Amino acid sequence: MNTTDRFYNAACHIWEQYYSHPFIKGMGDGSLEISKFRYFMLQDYLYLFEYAKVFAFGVTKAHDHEILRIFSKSIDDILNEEMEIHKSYMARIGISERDILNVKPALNNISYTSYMLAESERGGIADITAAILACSWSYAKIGKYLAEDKKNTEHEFFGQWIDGYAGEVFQSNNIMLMNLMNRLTENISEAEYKRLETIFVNCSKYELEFWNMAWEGEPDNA
Ligand SMILES: Cc1ncc(CN)c(N)n1
Repeated sequence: MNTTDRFYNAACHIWEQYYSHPFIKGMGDGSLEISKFRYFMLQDYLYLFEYAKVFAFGVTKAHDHEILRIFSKSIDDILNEEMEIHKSYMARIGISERDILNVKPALNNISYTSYMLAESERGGIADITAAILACSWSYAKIGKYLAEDKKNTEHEFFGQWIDGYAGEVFQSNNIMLMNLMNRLTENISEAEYKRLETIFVNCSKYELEFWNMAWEGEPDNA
């Protein structure tokens, strides 16, 4: 069994909760309150800047040109492709540049990105890829899952989000990262594999917490 199949088996009890999550179901059937989506978009926008820095660790630690290209292309795609989804929604919802500057990252958001960055600083290319993969792969799967029902993608508001993550650019970048993960781990020991699996499972848990945070919104004591 390859590494990504093993990762999936280790995290599927968490991933199954994504599909039935009220926030994700709400985007699918169009019932999600825009105020919840607004909060998610702003937090996710901040998240993406930190996530891009995880790839930047990959750039500095890359030991061959192909890996260097994969990580640097990913940074460009996050900042200039994925963030276009956010910018477009911000324009639609009426979120200004000033609103964005006033947003503080929520504790969950800080914890997740700090964890990814810490593992990336400590580890090598395989650790960095394991830290990135739950993020990339889970959104690719959620986008595809929601896009299975054509009327979800046709929804006049949430359709754009679903299309963005179900679309060719995001899907093919994710496959590139999955292939990289498998290639990097072809000859590793079981102990090394377990270290990477822990990172992947922890990031999968952080993903679930991020959806919970988006659903529950800002706590009263924030
Ligand atoms: C929290 C989170 N996780 C994953 C993704 C997909 N890059 C995202 N935009 N935000």
